Amino acid sequence: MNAVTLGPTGTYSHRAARAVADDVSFRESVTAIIEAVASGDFERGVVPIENSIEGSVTETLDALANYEVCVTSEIVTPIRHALLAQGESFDTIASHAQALAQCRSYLEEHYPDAIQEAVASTARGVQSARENASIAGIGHPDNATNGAELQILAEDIQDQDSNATRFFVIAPADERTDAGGKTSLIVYPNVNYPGLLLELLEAFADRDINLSRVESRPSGARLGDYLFHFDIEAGVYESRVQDALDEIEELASEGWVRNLGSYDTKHVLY
Ligand SMILES: O=C(O)C(=O)C[C@]1(C(=O)O)C=C[C@@H](O)C=C1
Repeated sequence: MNAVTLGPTGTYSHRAARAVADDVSFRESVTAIIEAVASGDFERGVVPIENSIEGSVTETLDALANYEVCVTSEIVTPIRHALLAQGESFDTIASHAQALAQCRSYLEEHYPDAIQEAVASTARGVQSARENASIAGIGHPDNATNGAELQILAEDIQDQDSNATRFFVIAPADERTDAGGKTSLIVYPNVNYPGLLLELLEAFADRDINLSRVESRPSGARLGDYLFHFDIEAGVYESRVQDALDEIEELASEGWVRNLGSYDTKHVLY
């Protein structure tokens, strides 16, 4: 099995991807990963979807709405960040925006004057630290020895010990399956009236289907026009989910519904 994920080597996405594929390739953005899987260049893609501190990875939500892919499983993994540098004499801290945000309190307390630089991934920030003594990176501590050695100046610097990220394992859309304990849907109703969201939610509530995530994202077409992302704790193989889907398709008859498929959860420790 081959897979594509966020690079370079040593990102958290890479660590998650190793749980599903032996042969892992890299791209520099989530959108490029989803596009590469949709076009059939890779069997699987691994993309971050949600973090326990910072919430949704909005680039992933938007790319899932724009490309034809399905979700075959989700991976939940703890995220424990370290501060890595050549020494103490740095003035810039480079990492993925999610990682900088997950360490906000630590950085404010210990490095209030440092410049924070958001880069494409945690491993990209660590690479800059390796090349430049004035830069520190935030990433998994194993990155310290991934190439020329760096010092681990601090470990476990995330604001909550329970910090965890959820990744989607994606595949080309024709591999979508109805089997699994969770299902993800994206709904674009393309209409706007009082109670529309309530009606969408009632399609699930009336059938005793539990939601584990609901998110609205701008459609991009005009201000106030939204797509809704739903994760439910049930599989499409269940008749109650098929009935809910029928009702939602009816409510979104002026727009569209994307069923990303049903899947199970894998917890990966490393
Ligand atoms: O930069 C990385 O290492 C990634 O894999 C990306 C990412 C993310 O986008 O959320 C993944 C897990 C962590 O939450 C921090 C960053």
